[in-house]
Order: sequence, then C-alpha cells, then structure tokens
Amino acid sequence: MNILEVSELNVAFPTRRGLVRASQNVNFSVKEGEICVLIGETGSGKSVIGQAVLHLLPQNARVSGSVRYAGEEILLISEQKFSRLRGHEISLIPQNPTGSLDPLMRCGQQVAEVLDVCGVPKEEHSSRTTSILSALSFSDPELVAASYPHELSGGMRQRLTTGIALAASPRLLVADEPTKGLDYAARKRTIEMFLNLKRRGTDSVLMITHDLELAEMIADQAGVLYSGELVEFGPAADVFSSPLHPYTKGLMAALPKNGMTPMPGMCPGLAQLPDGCYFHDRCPTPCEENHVHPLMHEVCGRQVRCSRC
Ligand SMILES: Nc1ncnc2c1ncn2[C@@H]1O[C@H](COP(=O)(O)OP(=O)(O)OP(=O)(O)O)[C@@H](O)[C@H]1O
Ligand code: NI
Repeated sequence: MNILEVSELNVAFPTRRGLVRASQNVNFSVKEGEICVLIGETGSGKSVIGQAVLHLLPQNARVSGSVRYAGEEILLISEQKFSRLRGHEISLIPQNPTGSLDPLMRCGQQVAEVLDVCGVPKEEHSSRTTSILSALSFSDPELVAASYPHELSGGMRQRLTTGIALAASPRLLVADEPTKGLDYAARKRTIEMFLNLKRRGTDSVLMITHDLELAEMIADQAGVLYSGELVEFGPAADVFSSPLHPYTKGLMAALPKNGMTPMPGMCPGLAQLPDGCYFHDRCPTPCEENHVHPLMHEVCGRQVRCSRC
C-alpha cells in the first residue's frame, strides 16, 4: 500500500525576479515500510516537496496538485484538519535539533511526553523510552534518558530528536538533511540509526539529502531532482549502480568512490527556465533538437526524463 502519493505537485513563489518554479509536476509514491530518498543539487526543490507534505510552505507559495497520505488528500486541507496528522501520523525530523528540544527537561522525559500524548500507559514509559533510544544507536540509553540536552553532543541531540519523532510511532517520517553539519563520528551514528530503521523494515520514510553515500546505504527508492523536476525515479540500487539520466550519471561520477569527477556548469535559474530540456546546456550527450520538453517515461522499471534514454 502507498502511504504517500505525490501527484502533479507544483509549487511556485512569486518574486521580484519573476515566478520561481520550485517544484514542477512532481509525481512519486512511497510504499508502507519503504525508505524513499530525494537527491539533487542545492536549490533543486527537495525541501519544498517535504514542506508541501508537512504543510510547512510559506504563505506566498502557489501550490497545486495532490498529496495523498494513506489514501486521503492532504495537500490543501485546513490547518485544523492537518494538525490531527502532524506528529502522530506524519512526523518531521527537524534540521535544527537544538531548537526543537526543551533545555530544562531531561531527554527521557521529552520522549515520554510524546508517549503520554499518544496514550501509552505510564508504567511502560521507561521501558519504551529505553528501547527507542537503543534503536538510535545510543550505547547507554539510560544515561541519555537521565541527561539534559546540553549534556549531549550535537550528533546525539540530532538522534534524540529522531527518537522524539519516532516515539509517536508515526506512519510516515520525513527527514530533511539528517546528516547536515554533523562531524564524521556523528554522521556515522546517524547512518547507523537509519540502517537500524531499515532493518526493522516497518518505518516509512521520506528523506531529503545531499548525502549520496547515506542515500545509497538506506534508500529503497530514489528520486533525482533537477531544476524542480524529477528526472529519474526508481529502485535505489538501480539508480545508484546504473544511472540512466545524464544528470544522475554526473552526480554518481562526482562521488569519491567513483573518482570525484565534478559536473561542469550550473542549473538554469528557476525563474527563467528554458522551453526544452533543462539539462541541455550541461549535457555531455545533448539531443540535436531541443524544442520539446522531455516527459518522464518508463525505462527498465524506472521513470526517466530524457529523450535519449
Ligand atoms: N519562500 C521562498 N521564496 C522564493 N523562493 C523560494 C522560497 N523557498 C524556496 N525557494 C526557492 O525554491 C527553490 C527550491 O528550494 P529548496 O529549498 O526546495 O531546494 P533544496 O533542493 O532543498 O536545496 P538545498 O539542498 O540547498 O536545501 C530554490 O531555488 C529556492 O531559492
Ligand atoms: Ni533543502
């Protein structure tokens, strides 16, 4: 069953430079128990998709299309209706863990507070908190539960906010750049934590990240965004091992294990997008005719937006 279905999602921002088309006709879905990762360069429109799913887009955003959660349309429903889903059904791992923690409350209590709201009996709070913290790769979960946020490192705080998001047993977890700004050790722990979730196999996750190594390790499905559009979407193992779109090929070639070959050029401005292929100017194998904008089509069980594929 699909826990999340995004169809024909369009998000645009009116600006002085013109209409910034941050998300264009985006289509993808996430199955229950699956980890779906969206990758792409800065400004390609990854976070905007997460914000649309979580009703976190700014007021001035022009939004159209459909986002279905467990079969129910949620994109343009009232904030009052959406607030019943937020936290319990759909939970966000915030980018800034420090701002989302209460500095005066012990970490275990902050997890237990969520358990309480979700109706978990008081006598189970302590054992449930310990098991949640263990799943997050904390070597001493009891000690973490008894600590205050300032006593933890940045990486530990990041994992704790994930624990708080998981405590409500949400059916869908959205994580935007969970390894951003973490040092080597903290990033390693965070990756371990997501690998634990993957092994558990019950959590549905939409992850947005620049971290291609993390994406490759944990994703079941991967979507590649370029200039606000998906250019490739399909099983992550295939996308990483045999990319089809020339942009995906360029991203993979830039990975350290593949020789770190940088991709030349820049993506076009989202307020002045060309009519044809957005990747045309950077493409190592551009098509001769570039009048028609390529559509997503199926190739080898994947969706690809390239007229040469
Ligand atoms: N409120 C806004 N007003 C105008 N433009 C915006 C607004 N929010 C986002 N954008 C633009 O939309 C585009 C997509 O932004 P988004 O944050 O989704 O990119 P991203 O892929 O998540 O990038 P990063 O990897 O840097 O986080 C960017 O060009 C951004 O400048
Ligand atoms: Ni982002």
